[in-house]
Amino acid sequence: MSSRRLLSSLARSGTLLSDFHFISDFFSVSEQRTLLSAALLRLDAAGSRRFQKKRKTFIASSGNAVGPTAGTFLPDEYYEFSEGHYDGVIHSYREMHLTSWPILEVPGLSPVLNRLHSLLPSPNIQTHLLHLSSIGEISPHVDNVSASGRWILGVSLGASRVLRLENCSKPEEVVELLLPSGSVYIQRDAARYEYKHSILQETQAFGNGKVTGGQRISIIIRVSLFYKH
Ligand SMILES: O=C(O)CCC(=O)C(=O)O
Ligand SMILES: [Fe+2]
Repeated sequence: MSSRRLLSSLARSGTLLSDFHFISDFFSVSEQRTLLSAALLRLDAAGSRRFQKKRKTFIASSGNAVGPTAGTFLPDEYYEFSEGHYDGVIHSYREMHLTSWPILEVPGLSPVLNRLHSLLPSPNIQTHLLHLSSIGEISPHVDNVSASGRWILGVSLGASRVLRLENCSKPEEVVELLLPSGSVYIQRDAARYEYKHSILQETQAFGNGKVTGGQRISIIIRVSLFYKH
């Protein structure tokens, strides 16, 4: 515990440990709303008809002030979150592999994506959307080394959550970092292969306070395995 390093929510942008880069405020509030709209639109379309109907009724009754168009989440019960398997890494979530962004449906999305893509260390990427429920969490893991290459970029949208990095061979070496909406992290090389990462549940203590819970969507971009750079 003594060598535990806790970084406050005010952690500056920059390199926190070798090969881990963090920008706490990369996207403006309006850019966050645009990305959240696009992500919700895609995730909602991939969900079941029954829940699509349920959401439609709720959104209509709220005067369209919530949901994808407004760039806000609906309450948890309007999403079909999967519990995950007992030994699985992710709990209470929905996710999808994204093959294309809804450029035509979401006004102003293109320039926001251009800014996002300007951060990518190399081309040849695969994009995932991951929506955690208010009680969703991700247990410590190293991303499958036979499924993607040497860097992983994560954009956080919605509720702030704590990212925990733990050195695989020195478990006492831990870094915890609050990921606010609009922040971006990149883990590459040592940070990608030699540290387990996890996203804690909403009520975990952070510093002297508690992190407010809530739903979070992350846009996870990985480089393809066969892109050598
Ligand atoms: O949501 C995040 O920031 C991390 C997601 C993650 O670790 C994964 O999908 O493998
Ligand atoms: Fe991961």
